[in-house]
Amino acid sequence: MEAKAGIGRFGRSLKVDNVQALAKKLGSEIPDRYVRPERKEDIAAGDDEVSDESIPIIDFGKLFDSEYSDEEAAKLHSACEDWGFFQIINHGIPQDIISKLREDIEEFFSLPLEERENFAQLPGQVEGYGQTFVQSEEQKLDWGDMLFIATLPPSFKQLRFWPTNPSSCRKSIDEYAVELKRVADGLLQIISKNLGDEFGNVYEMFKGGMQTLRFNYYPPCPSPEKVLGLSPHSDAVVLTLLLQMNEMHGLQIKRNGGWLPVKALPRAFIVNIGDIIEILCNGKYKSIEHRAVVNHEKERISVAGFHTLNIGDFVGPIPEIVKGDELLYKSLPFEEYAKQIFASKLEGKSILDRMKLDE
Ligand SMILES: O=C(O)CCC(=O)C(=O)O
Ligand SMILES: [Fe+2]
Repeated sequence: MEAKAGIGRFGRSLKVDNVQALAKKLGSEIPDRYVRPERKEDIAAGDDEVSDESIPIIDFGKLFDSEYSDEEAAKLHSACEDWGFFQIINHGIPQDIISKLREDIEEFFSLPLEERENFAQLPGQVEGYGQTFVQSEEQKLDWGDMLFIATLPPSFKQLRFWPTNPSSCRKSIDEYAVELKRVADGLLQIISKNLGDEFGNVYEMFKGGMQTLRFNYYPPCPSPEKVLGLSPHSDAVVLTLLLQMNEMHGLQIKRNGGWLPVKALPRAFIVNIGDIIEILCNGKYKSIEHRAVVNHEKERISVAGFHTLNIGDFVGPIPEIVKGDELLYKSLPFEEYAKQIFASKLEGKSILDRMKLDE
């Protein structure tokens, strides 16, 4: 058997129907596997609109401008502590790189299914066009398709899953990936400072870490209130930078027991603290559960940029940060930890719960 390259070694997901194709031929009836009973409870509780709060906004440029850096770093610290989610503006990624990526990805998703399927996931792998977290034939399904690829370090790339149509797509993804990594590294540098000197080592590990991109395509749905575009989950990585590709909102974060909608600012990134930061700092910052809902008007496209550690690293609380505090999480080699992610369905903070010491 062919040895699994890149992140293929971490797991697999079962093949399921393409939701975009399904949505096209569907009448008003939603197949049972997509109907989520928990959505009824949401709506009954009225918590689709918990409040008009909005997540903090951080100016990335100011974090590196000596005149403002202390003040902005303090703002970032509060955002990480009180929210776990924030938007960044002034990130310095050239607008043409973002626009080109958007154009190419929109074009890819508008190709006929047979063409998109040239980049389909292979049995026993997690990369490619398909789904990432389907582990059983009974599991409820999300109202969306994914193109999931490893982008950095370059040795992890499996180009067979990178679209060649439109012809500029691979270049657009590459350019975006490198720029995004620069911003992620910058953020982690300040987050590390905020958490204390002991975190310096984490920043060094993170710089050599992996980046994967997930392009989420949520087709319009005749009964959006019955389905979920993406099940509630926290991100099992260090840091996620999400770009909403069009004007359709749909991200919601768990806050005060309800779901708070996030309105992406034009040209901003939505950033969230991943499970690995929560583990490394022994719970000082927490990853936050979030999900995506869909609408009946128009497709929604988002690209999540996941930034994490690398093979050979360890995921576990940093002793100098724990000091005399109670140790909350186990330590595992990164590879073992990553295998757990891809052997699970997306479900709340389930990966992190398994890392807790009291269970
Ligand atoms: O599409 C969104 O807004 C959320 C995507 C997300 O949470 C993810 O891909 O992990
Ligand atoms: Fe997520």
